[in-house]
Amino acid sequence: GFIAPPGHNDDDDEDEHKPPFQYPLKEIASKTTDKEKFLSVYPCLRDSIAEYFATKHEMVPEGVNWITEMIDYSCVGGKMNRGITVLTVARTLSGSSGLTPREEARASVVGWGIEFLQAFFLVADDLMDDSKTRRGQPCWYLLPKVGTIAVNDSFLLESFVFTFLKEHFGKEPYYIKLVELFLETIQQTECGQLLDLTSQPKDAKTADLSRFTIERYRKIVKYKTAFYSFYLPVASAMLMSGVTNSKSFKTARNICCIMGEYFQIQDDVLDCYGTPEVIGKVGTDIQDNKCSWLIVQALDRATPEQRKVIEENYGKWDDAKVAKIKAIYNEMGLKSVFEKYEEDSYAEIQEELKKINDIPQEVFTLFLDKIYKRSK
Ligand SMILES: CC(C)CCOP(=O)(O)OP(=O)(O)O
Repeated sequence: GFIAPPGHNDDDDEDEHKPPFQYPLKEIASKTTDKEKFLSVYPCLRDSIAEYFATKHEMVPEGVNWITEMIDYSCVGGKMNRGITVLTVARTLSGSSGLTPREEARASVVGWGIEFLQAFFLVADDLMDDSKTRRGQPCWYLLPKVGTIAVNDSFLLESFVFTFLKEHFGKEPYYIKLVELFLETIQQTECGQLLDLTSQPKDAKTADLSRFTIERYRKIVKYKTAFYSFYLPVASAMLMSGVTNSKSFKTARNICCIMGEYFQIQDDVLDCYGTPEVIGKVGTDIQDNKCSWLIVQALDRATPEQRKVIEENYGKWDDAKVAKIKAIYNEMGLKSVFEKYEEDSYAEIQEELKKINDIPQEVFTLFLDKIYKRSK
């Protein structure tokens, strides 16, 4: 007879008899906006993780409670642009037939996989950047009971993504491609984070400004932001909708990298000029010695005197020094430089979109309209 592989236990067979996941179909059908439909799926997904850990991994009650609290704290409260985009793009690609509530629910599950991925990245990113607030509350690692446990929590968040993919899409023909897309995107993002975190030597007495070039900046943002924030939602929806030709994926990748750079530049400007109550966080790029779009633009324009001030004051956790950097940014009028850039790049993206004929342009314009001239 069949010899079970080592480590196999009979419980795994019981999974087959587990009641199928109950999608909130009535809830979803009663909602009108994609955001509301997307949000309807969250509670049962979060409960399914808790139940999964309690049964499959024999997790003790306080462990289940920790996981549930950690998920609620770190996965909701953002704009959910990435997650909602999967639902919107899947509907756009479905053509006139539209999506059934079940298809909307399943597209939302992939979307929540990306929101859990976002939480995985942000929990770790805030710890590494020494950030104080995120989405209007203290960063998870700053809670007295958490600290560096946040590292394991970010790993757990990543693992939940693949639990969702297996539970809901394990039998789909595109399952392996979907998993490989997520794995490649995670690796790309981690490469971008590496570039971002090492753009300055940690122990430098003064900033080594020579590294703050537009070329390095563009590579950092393509890898740390564009792939997971733009390409992953679009490509996931394409896979679920049965798109297979590689040219379409290449087209999507190119335009998503352009939009991702635009989005990150907005984030860099908001980090300095955004209001903390609106963006939900207090910016730390200057203190963190980050290769921000603002410092790249400032160095492009700096007089020798301004360069000296930047050298002595950039990358320091000292309010007076941060103020000196912001004063230079204001002298240079970088906020209006950004506003002009925003107009130009919006026009450039529209031009690029006009060239696309193998994917409905709406796939990108719906996303672009969400982020254009955003204040958070
Ligand atoms: C800029 C990006 C890499 C990190 C923040 O992403 P975001 O503005 O989409 O954050 P939210 O998920 O909180 O909306």
